[in-house]
Amino acid sequence: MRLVTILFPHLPIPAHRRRDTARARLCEIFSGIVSSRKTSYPDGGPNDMLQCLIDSRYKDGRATTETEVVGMVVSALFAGQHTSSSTGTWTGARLLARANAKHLRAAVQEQERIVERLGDRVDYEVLQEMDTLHRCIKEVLRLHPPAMMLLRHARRSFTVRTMEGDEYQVPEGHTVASPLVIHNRLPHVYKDPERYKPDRFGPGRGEDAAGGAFSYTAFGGGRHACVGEAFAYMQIKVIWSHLLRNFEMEMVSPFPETDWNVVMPGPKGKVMLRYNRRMSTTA
Ligand code: HEM
Repeated sequence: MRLVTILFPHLPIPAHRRRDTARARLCEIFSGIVSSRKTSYPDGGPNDMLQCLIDSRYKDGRATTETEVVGMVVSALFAGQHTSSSTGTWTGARLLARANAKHLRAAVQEQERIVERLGDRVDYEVLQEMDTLHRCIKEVLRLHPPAMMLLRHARRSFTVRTMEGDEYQVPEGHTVASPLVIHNRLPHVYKDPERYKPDRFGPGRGEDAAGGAFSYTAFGGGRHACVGEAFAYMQIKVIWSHLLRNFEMEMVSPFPETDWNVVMPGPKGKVMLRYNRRMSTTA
């Protein structure tokens, strides 16, 4: 999706036509799955997310409709797919950039220590041990948040007061845009904010915690904060722990620019690596 999509979601441009055709096809596929689930298991199917959505009831007791279930499955798919793939790529680009050699070394050494202690398995428990890699990903998300803006509809008018004491009135019915790309780089919260420094989240530092509740919003915040945060970290750690354990890698393309023309700004162009299998294969 293009940047213009945020402001004019129905502008008649080729990208929107392709989006609408793809969504219609996806809805056809998912509707088929939902109705075959309902027919095959009239008394409740397997214990999974799809079944939870089918069985859910609103406060007034009304059941979810097929269109609503399909809509939620489509949103879950899109909420989790581009966000995670773009973060996985940026993690590689940041860790393999020459300027960040010490962070790459720290992440590899952490894997070596974990393998020595727990063997070469990667499961839920082992993933919780990867603090260094976790901070490397968290810092990637601070600098390259896939969702660059949080949008909210003001149901009531309210007043915002800035740090300098200026006041702004937000009228009822207006849309409030909160740009992550700016507030994840505020210099009074993050020291040297343009630099990739995973240690800023380390023990005794916690710059985001010191900055207040909404200083780090790569996963949003409040009632609609990302439900997939823990899963997202896990899947990116699974991928990168495997790569760090098994390959020596070097980025041979320049550090990528950001593609600001799309709704989720990923790296522009290709990120090219040279790699060799590590001699002491661990996984
Ligand atoms: C690096 C990966 C991810 C990032 C950066 C991310 C970011 C976000 C952000 C910023 C929001 C809040 C949007 C808003 O307030 O308007 C959000 C919401 C959401 N995310 Fe994620 N997300 C990621 C991965 C995932 C995954 C893997 C899933 C599902 C498995 C997921 C499911 C959702 C859902 C369902 C919501 C909507 C929650 C609600 O409205 O109550 N996300 N995500």
